[in-house]
Amino acid sequence: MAVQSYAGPEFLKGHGTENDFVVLPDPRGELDLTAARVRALCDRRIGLGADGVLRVVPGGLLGEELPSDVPTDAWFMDYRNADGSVAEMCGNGVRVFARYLLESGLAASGNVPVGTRAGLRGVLVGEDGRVTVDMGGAAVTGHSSVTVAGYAMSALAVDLGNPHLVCVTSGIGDLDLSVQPGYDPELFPHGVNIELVEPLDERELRMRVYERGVGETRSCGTGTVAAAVAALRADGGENGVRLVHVPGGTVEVEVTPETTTLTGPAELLARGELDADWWRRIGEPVLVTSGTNR
Ligand SMILES: N[C@@H](CCC[C@H](N)C(=O)O)C(=O)O
Repeated sequence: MAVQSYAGPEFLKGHGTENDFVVLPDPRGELDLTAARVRALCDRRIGLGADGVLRVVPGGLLGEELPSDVPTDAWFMDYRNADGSVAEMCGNGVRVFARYLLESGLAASGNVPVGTRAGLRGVLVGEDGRVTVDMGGAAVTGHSSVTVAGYAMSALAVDLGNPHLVCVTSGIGDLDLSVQPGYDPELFPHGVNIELVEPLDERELRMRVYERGVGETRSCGTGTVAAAVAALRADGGENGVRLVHVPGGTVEVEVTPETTTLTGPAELLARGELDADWWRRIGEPVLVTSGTNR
């Protein structure tokens, strides 16, 4: 019987309101994180299971890819969706990421700067354990529509570094999000995250989300900010605070003229070592008769 060696890359598992992630520390930028490896890690049967992967890499190793406002000495969140695609930003992920930096001694308490493809984000881990991230300004980029189970709804396009289409409607619990909702691919050639939002009163709303590159998830941080922006507009305002209830919990979103903030829990629950042989095998090209093999 083969003896397991482990001794592969270190990993941690964490989540923010049940939007869950595999964290991969990569202090020397040595991990070859192919789309196939991301898909295997996120697979809930053959892998660890997650909505996405957060590779922790020094900003200085990104070279020309590093956004201009991210200092080379900041840690960079290299975010991947469960299908292996790359995304610009992840509001729940960045809060889990900052908690990892603090707990592993890679950052001091206070405002933790985190580099993302959408730019620099400041994250504050509170004494109560709740984590707040300054998400930057939300840009309302237009109007479009979304079709869920044959039912067309108007939607507000909101950009948080990554794209969102938000439908403010009622009865969201009854809508089928098991398949990709329809949207205009000409407006969103790289895909879009879709939020269904139901205001409960003037301070609280409920949200479900179909994430680009993942499917329906139990929470999406950037999505909750987009949802709050759309709900505020539906109420005739632009600024304010909203509690957003998602299937995985509750977060608080504040929208001001200058910026937006997202506050909620972020937890790390496991740390371990991947099996080196498994890591090597899932990185190997799969033999196919046509098309790409990754
Ligand atoms: N879950 C995230 C968003 C992750 C990226 C998204 N699926 C995309 O492709 O833009 C969040 O908490 O914001």
